[in-house]
Amino acid sequence: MKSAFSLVSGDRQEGDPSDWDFRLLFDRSPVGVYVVRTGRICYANPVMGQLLDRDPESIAGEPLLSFVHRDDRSEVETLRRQAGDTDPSRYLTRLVRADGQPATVEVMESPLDVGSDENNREDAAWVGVMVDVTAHRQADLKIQDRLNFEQLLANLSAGFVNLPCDQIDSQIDASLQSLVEFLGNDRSTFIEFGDDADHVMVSHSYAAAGCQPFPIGPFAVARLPWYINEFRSGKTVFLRSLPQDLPESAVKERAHCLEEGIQSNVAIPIKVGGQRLGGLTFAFIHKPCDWPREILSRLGLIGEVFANALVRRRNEQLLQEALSENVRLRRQLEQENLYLRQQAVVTQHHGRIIGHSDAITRVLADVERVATTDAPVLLTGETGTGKELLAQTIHELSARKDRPMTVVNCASLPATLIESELFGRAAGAYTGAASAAIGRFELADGSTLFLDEIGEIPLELQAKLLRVLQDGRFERLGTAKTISVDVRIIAATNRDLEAATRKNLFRSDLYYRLSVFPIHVPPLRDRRDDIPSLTWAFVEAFGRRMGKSIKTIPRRTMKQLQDHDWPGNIRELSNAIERAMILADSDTLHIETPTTAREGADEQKTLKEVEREQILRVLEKTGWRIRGGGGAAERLDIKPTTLEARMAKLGIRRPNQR
Ligand SMILES: Nc1ncnc2c1ncn2[C@@H]1O[C@H](COP(=O)(O)OP(=O)(O)OP(=O)(O)O)[C@@H](O)[C@H]1O
Repeated sequence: MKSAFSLVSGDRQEGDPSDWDFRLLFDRSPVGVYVVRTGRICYANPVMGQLLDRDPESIAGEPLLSFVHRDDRSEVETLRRQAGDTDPSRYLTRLVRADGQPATVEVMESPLDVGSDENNREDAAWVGVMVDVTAHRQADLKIQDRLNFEQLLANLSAGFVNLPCDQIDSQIDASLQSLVEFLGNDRSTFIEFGDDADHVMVSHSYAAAGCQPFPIGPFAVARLPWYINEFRSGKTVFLRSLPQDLPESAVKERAHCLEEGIQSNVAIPIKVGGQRLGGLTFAFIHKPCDWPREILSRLGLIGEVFANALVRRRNEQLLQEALSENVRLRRQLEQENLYLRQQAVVTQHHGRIIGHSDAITRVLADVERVATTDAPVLLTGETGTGKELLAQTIHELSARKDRPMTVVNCASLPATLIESELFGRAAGAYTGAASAAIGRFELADGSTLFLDEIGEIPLELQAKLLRVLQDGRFERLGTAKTISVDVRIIAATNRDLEAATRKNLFRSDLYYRLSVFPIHVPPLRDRRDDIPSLTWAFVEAFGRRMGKSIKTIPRRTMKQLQDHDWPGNIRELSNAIERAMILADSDTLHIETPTTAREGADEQKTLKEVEREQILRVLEKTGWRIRGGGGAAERLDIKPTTLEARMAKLGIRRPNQR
């Protein structure tokens, strides 16, 4: 076989390079070959012509640089200047073909002659070789692009590592923006599916300039039913050219694309833990989508990163809610504990107070609350309801408990004596006061003074009482020396003191001072639930005292006790039980309520017995108050002194009289 050279010049000796037709060699070269002198092409082989998409003859005489891409020209010139006299230079540059397409070429140039002027290479000559590397270059760029994309995804993912929950939203927004900027689409939106079949939740959306972001919030599936159901069912939606790629049935989607000018749309469903949680959508408005399909799975991955972050936030919220519920329950438990402890203290300190009705429980709660303060307390309520017992309880729960509470019954003292009783006296202060005596206020110094029946205190003494209440100072009767005491006052009354202030029977300033913390003790008829436990407590107490053991109280009896109104309240109940216990001759106790006890029995009684019972009954009702309006004397329509005389004669004495 003959070589190309022998074909062209058959008479020459084959294999003798000095005889070869070098021009033909260049013309047949598979790479572009050219010679440049004074910057202009003086020879270009046919491949050069192909590279430039021009006839090689036509480019002779043209400046080579005029075919180089405008942006690359200065770089090429610099390279040329820097090239040595003999060293070949090698570089990549872009040519602009006649068809307008750029072609990336790899160039190797060597100087042929340096020209006339060493410092100015204007007329130097070069021989160059060019190879079209456009395809390689594009492949390289693609790889680089892909690498950049992967780098972006890695960076975006890294941004979610250990991200505090309150920054997740802003991080997703920023990530959507980065994706739009990198991928060149116009809008990226994150949609959560949720449990509502009719709505999805648009949680994040970023739109490039000139495009509307998707409105954040619930979005009705009915507005884009085909599209949403498609990717909600787990399918990737890849609509390169809209509206053509839409199926016939996607009527609303078609209208939507036309209205918004959407050219392409991609929706990628996202699963977390096997559950379809939502999806990422990408809209193209300014140009159609040119993404390769492989990109979709990578975008799905970043979507999962968003979704995982949202799931983490949701779990953290649930955890927070559970924690705050725990804290709430713990607080409640602590409160209940505190309450139970307080209740235990109450029971321990005043086990004598019996009753679990709501009414008495509320009273005890007030007692608890006020006990530890030094505030005056006004206990109001009918006779026999337990006001004194509660006063004692308040005292025992206070810091003053180590000293006994001093009790004064203002109704039982004659008006003439009450001042000296309360404030003390100097010797000879009044007729019969032979020696000096300290009063109850001094006695109660550092402790509590219980002023029972405070409504009976004479008006003229009320100012003096007010002064002690205000500053703890007073003078003994018959002296000018002021005495200071630290006394906590608890007062009680079964009268309507407020009404008394209106009738000017009680000083209103004293009333307001006393009623800083009023506690109303309800009558027994308003807490009938307490009657069985009170009954049994009294039965046991009297039984112990009398050496009797009662095992049964007939149901009918207990019902009668609960139905009775007990005008004398607990004291009356206690008396009724005491009477029944005296009469009891078996271990079953029959208690007759005061009315039934009287029925049929009265006619067998002597006048003395009837008188005694009537006085006792009235005394019980008035709380053993003899004097004053509503007192026993007034009710029986006799003078207090007469009543006292009758009581003495009939041997009537107040039970547990101090
Ligand atoms: N809740 C109670 N539990 C047990 N006993 C009670 C209770 N309340 C009152 N009592 C008893 O009933 C009787 C009358 O109570 P107390 O003297 O405290 O009533 P009071 O309201 O001060 O009456 P008065 O207004 O007539 O002075 C006392 O023997 C007292 O121990």
